[in-house]
Amino acid sequence: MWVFIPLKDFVQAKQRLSGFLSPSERRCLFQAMVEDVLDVLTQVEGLERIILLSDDPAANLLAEHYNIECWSERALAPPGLNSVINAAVRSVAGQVDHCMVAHGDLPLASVEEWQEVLAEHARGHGARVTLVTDRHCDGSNVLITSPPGSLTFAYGSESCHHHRAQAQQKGLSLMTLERQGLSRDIDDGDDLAELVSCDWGSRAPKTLHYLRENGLDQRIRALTSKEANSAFIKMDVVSDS
Ligand SMILES: Nc1nc2c(ncn2[C@@H]2O[C@H](COP(=O)(O)OP(=O)(O)OP(=O)(O)O)[C@@H](O)[C@H]2O)c(=O)[nH]1
Ligand SMILES: O=C(O)[C@H](O)COP(=O)(O)O
Repeated sequence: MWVFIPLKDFVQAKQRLSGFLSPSERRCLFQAMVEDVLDVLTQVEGLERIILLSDDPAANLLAEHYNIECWSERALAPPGLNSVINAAVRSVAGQVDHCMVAHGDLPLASVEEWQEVLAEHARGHGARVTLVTDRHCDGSNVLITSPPGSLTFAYGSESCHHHRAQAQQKGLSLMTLERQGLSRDIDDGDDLAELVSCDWGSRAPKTLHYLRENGLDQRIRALTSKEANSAFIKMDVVSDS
């Protein structure tokens, strides 16, 4: 199994969190989330190669640190998430039997969850797709395809629905899963509020450390509280001071 993790320019990441975090805070949060994901994924058994797809120098440094690969997206395809993933996956078709695409904003996923998802996929036969949805059943947080290239990746609004429909249309066996951490990508204020308010045990240590050390958990709680919402005091954009 080869794993691809697309990472957009870290400064551009997580725009939907602009009402809660400044640009530099969003960048640091994204870095911490990706590190949590890589700390966990590098412990998962059965992953032959982990490949970041990015042109951000920060991704190259992470690849060096974790002893994994980073492929330049510029060298692969025209800009855009789907373009770069489809090009990367097509480029390995024929060399590898299974590949997984995962995202960098899944710091709450545990080793056990990744391992369970791989085991579920391994139990299947023939051409197949395993999809871990987000908690709203809209997004495609993790997609495993066997063989690679059997599915055209179509991330974006309601991608879960699009990927499922495509798998059915192409006659691929499809398994859709939901898991506590893997289904909780950190996209918006509600996700942030839940991240800082619940007890996640040992999950997402770097992400939670970053938010707490900098008092951002308190800001997030204040901005996402019922009172803040009802008083319409949520900011549109938080700037760096
Ligand atoms: N390499 C690469 N990765 C991308 C690109 N666009 C998005 N990604 C990554 O794909 C995943 C999903 O991206 P999005 O939901 O579009 O963006 P996001 O940064 O998570 O959130 P928003 O900025 O709020 O939309 C994230 O891990 C991104 O870093 C791209 O053009 N190139
Ligand atoms: O199609 C999707 O699932 C999304 O584009 C993935 O990214 P997000 O979870 O960061 O929105």
